[in-house]
Amino acid sequence: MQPSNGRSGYNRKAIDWIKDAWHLAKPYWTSEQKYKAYAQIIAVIALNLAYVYITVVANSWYNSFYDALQRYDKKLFTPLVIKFGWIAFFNVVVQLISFYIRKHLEIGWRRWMTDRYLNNWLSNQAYYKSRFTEKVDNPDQRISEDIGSFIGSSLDLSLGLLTSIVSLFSFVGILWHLSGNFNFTLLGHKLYIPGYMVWLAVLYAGLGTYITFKIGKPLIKLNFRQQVYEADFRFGLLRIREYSEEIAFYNGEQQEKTGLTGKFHNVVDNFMRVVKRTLKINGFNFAYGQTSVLFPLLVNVPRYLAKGMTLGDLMQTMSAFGRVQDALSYFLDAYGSLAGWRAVMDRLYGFEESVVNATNLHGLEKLPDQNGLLLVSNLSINLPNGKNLVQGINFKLSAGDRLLIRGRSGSGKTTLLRSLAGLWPYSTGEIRVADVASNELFVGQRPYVPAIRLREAICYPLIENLPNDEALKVVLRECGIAYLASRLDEISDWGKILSLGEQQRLAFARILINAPTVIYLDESTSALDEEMEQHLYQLLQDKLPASVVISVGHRSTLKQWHNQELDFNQLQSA
Ligand SMILES: Nc1ncnc2c1ncn2[C@@H]1O[C@H](COP(=O)(O)OP(=O)(O)OP(=O)(O)O)[C@@H](O)[C@H]1O
Repeated sequence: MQPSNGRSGYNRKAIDWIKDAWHLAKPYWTSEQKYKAYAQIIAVIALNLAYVYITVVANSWYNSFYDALQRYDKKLFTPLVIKFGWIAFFNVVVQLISFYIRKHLEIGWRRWMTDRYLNNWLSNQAYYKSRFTEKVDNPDQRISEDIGSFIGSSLDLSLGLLTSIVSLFSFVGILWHLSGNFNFTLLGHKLYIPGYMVWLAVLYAGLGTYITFKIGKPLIKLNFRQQVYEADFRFGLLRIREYSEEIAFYNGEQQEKTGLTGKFHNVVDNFMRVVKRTLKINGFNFAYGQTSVLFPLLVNVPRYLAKGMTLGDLMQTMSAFGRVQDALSYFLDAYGSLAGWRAVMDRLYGFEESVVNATNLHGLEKLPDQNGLLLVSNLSINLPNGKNLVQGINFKLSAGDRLLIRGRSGSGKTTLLRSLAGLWPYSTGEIRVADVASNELFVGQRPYVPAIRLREAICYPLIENLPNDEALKVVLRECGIAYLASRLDEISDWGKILSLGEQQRLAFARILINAPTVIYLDESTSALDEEMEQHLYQLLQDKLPASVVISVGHRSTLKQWHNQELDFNQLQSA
């Protein structure tokens, strides 16, 4: 079973971690970009192998250099220094090219994956319907940060593993060759252990990894929790920014501070646990690291002093031992990254699951019909928990008809509009329209005014063929906001700057520009005086006489602008 909602993956088996990673990575590596991606990864792998080869050459250079020193061989000094220069040069070149190609691979992969996530999230209104499925916190963070972290960590860990394995095999060979046999007598029998330095390195690294694993195991869980607490805290801060004015009006700072302090307390508390645990691991690792320099020296110095090996052999053995030890300690070093990698995978999983489930939720499908512009028969609206809200809704609207929906608060008026717009997955009945692809526009009590250039915000969601300045000015004047004409090219957070009444007038300008066939107005004039309300409804009648208008509102003055009425107080629930 896949981890659900990003909270349970860290106790899965190692093989499942790889399967989970492949599940997330597969769409890119089998996409139309796969050839480019494979070429890049092959190049990076080849360069990593070249890097290991360079370290092998450098390792044998040590032998030659220290042997030359031991023999006071002046002639060899200059060629050996030049050779070292070449080794260093190739090392730098290989690493720089590898870095460059790898970054290209990373950004190409991230671009593709982000595009896919955005498409899935924004199509079929999954971004909206995910409110009905499991709650996924911070989808923005999942798209903006987690994809990049997943790609970076996957490449780091897999290339690190590959380099460690290749390095291990290369240096085990060298170490085996250098270490010779370890001869000893046991119970009168002469025995020997071939390549004893290799066995010592395996034993040494195995023991080190085992102890680190034992001390560090809780760290995976702690790091995972750290990410969750940090995300909770960030989400809390984000909400304050979003609702700053409402909080300020309520003087709700104390309440908010208490909530945020609680969340931050979790961050600090867990952080200290991470620090204490890391202290233990680091304490061991430092001691272990220091001994790993001394250990091969202590083992080999007796043989060197007995003239059983040259100074070059001794230095090369020490360096090879270090390399073998490094490679074997791969998991020891990758410990912290593994925890982060798992957490990121779980968050992406949770996001993918939620998007799939949301995409599978469908509103009522609209059927074609030439009998009117909009026909609703026997519509019944339920809540997500299955409880019926209202049933038996019937009406027929032809071009130019205007329907007023009234009823007490919470009776389901807005939810009817959601059902008509295909956003509510819990309705039954039949909706028929003259043209399935007809153009609809929904205007809520607080119209959505994006933080973009004002002219685009007014015309939203129109993106092509925007009216010219003159046409825009006329519409703004007609809607009573002529003074905004001078700010058409300004980019601001209009939703926070404009008053609610200004935003509602802007929404009417938007209707005139988009000229939809069906217009939904959900208490869209609630912040305006009756005079302005009359003026705007008159404007709709004059400019868009053929459009169907469906209004939700409590004011009795609205009645005169509608020729049909649906009273929710007269309807029953099951
Ligand atoms: N996502 C949701 N999950 C559960 N219940 C919901 C959801 N959205 C709306 N409801 C419930 O559906 C009921 C009808 O809500 P709706 O917004 O349609 O009422 P309304 O008639 O438009 O109210 P008002 O006149 O106050 O705007 C309410 O009880 C509301 O709590």
